[in-house]
Amino acid sequence: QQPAAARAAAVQQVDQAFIRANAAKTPDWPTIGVDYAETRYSRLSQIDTGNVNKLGLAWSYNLESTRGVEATPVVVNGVMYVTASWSVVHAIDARTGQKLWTYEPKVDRTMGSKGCCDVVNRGVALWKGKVYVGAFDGRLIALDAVTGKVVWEKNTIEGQKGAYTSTGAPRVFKGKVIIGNGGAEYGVRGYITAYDTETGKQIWRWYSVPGDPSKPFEDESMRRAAKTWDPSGKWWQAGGGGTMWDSMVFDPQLNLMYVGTGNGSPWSHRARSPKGGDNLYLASIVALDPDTGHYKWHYQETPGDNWDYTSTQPMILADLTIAGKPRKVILHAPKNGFFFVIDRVTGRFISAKNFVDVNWATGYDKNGRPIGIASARDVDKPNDAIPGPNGAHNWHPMSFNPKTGLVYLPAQHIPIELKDDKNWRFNQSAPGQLQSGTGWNTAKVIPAEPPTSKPMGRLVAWDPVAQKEAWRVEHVAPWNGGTLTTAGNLVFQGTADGRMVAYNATNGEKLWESPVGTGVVAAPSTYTVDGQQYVAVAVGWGGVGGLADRATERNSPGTVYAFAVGATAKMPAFVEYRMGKLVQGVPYDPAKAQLGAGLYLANCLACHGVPGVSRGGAIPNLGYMDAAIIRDLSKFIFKGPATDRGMPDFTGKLTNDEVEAIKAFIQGTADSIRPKK
Ligand SMILES: O=C(O)c1cc(C(=O)O)c2c(n1)C(=O)C(=O)c1cc(C(=O)O)[nH]c1-2
Ligand SMILES: [Ca+2]
Repeated sequence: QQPAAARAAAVQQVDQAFIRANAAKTPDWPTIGVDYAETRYSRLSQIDTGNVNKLGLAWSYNLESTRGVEATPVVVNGVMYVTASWSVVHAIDARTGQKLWTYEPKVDRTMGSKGCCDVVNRGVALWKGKVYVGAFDGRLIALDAVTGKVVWEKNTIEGQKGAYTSTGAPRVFKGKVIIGNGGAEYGVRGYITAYDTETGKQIWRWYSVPGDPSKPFEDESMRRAAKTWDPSGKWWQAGGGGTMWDSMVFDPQLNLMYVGTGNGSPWSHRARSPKGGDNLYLASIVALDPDTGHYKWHYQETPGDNWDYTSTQPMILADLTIAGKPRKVILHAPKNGFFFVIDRVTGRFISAKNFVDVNWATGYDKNGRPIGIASARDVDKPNDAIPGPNGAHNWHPMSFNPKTGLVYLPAQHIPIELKDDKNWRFNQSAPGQLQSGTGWNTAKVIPAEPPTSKPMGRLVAWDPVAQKEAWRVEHVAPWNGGTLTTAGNLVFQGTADGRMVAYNATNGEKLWESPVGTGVVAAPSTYTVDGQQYVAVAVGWGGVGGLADRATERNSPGTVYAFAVGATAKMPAFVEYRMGKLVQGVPYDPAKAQLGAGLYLANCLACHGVPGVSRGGAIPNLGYMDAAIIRDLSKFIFKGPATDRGMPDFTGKLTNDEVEAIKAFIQGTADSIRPKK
């Protein structure tokens, strides 16, 4: 066995030639999606349909985190690099699970409420001896792969206005490390930036939406985009959105990189751009020159986004035969519920088909324009959008197996009712306006009507050529993990209800499962070391769909599990979820409950869920807290003990009377749902 430092030093070799050579046999998992095409297809076949039922635990590793874990473990030459919540990086011996080093970027915990969707991180990039992480506070940090020491760091949001965060894995294309950011729920303008891998010096930046049109445009792509926005909406005040917070892929032959852009800011199309317009380049796939950041082409999947339909979802590059012709394509299943096949040379639309029920469009015409359903844009009526803003598919990576020709896709529906808020003003908190008290700018309110659609979570095997489902597995809840597929004809997926599962890639037959101590959201990866194949997954319940609810009674800390055939390590002791009784006996004034409801929706809902109805996830439900905590709620809301765990401090934002109203809503709701004796 090599010393750990020698193993870590192998990262010295990771460059473009290494990544492309690895793709031929995939012994290592050197980039977040295993190769530049991000297929998440491993050619390893030691574990196959015949022996997968003999998988046992090789080792587990405690990430010591209590919030969402979304990173895919990256592995080179027996060293695994993985991130936990709050962007903490861990280097682990991939054969034994021994810690090599950890790096805590010390993100200020008050940043917690500057991100919409939990303090998550989707993993690292490796390049020539360095490990790159995008910290939640927007710093891009280069670490020495052997020691974990900082080589350089760069504040990627310096000079920008608004709530920016980084949650995605950086990518390295051609010696440049590239990172975008999140923030389009708050009111920001999306951009991505490329930095020199050695020095951190900025090389290029591309904005995805135009700025104030009275100022010069950064480039021709912005001049053209501005024509698709109505200036009377003054979109630049709320930034316009289009944040690129996750997917980037690269085709070295075409010398093109592709990035998925985010939703409009605010969400309401009417508020952003009152006379309509497509609002380029929101909800699009954009091809850029990786050397210069110059725009090459775009395809917009959701023109005039009105539902938080981001196109940041993981893309896959594949070479398919379609109608008898070989085509270089991008496979994509964005939030909007359609599966897209796009020509990646030209950006031309090939086909789109809905992979779940949708109620905003009936399909796409031959030019790639959606055929809209008017009711989904009715600004006077509440709308139960299907898919909802959490997407028919979110960031949970899908995988593509060239042998079966199928894409393995975590599909879902999470219901929420929304209505346009005609009284919305930028950066004004108002009762009922979704999370406006914590800085959201969606221009949507939550109306009294509850949604009628039902939550759903399923694993879909999708044939991208035929554009149809090959098989599916229904899960008990939405918000299941990303997928991995292998030459052993397997698909691996973790589930919201706390299992790691292997399926036959051809027909979806379940072949193996293991409990993993809490709900899984991240995608697994696989690698060999000392001739042995391992499948590893980083587990930790959270992300936006895991904050307020859950599908398991277990709540173990963030943990990496590595499985191998015949391995017999002992599972760590699982931790049970601690949920109190429905809160009872807090004195309150029922006349204040209605105001309290509006304030609750504006300040508490996204993290804590509906009191007594949601059951709590990575963050506890206020309907199941100790009565003493609710009685003294102001102690928790104003500079409370949870601020060092990421809870916002509402000092100066809520009055004591308003806190009384929120208490009335919490206790009133609990009393109204308590079963009558
Ligand atoms: O608009 C944005 O800038 C933005 C950023 C992020 C993020 O950075 O995590 C998410 C979203 N939007 C979003 O819409 C969403 O559903 C979402 C889920 C998650 C997650 O990690 O679970 N992040 C994000
Ligand atoms: Ca968003």
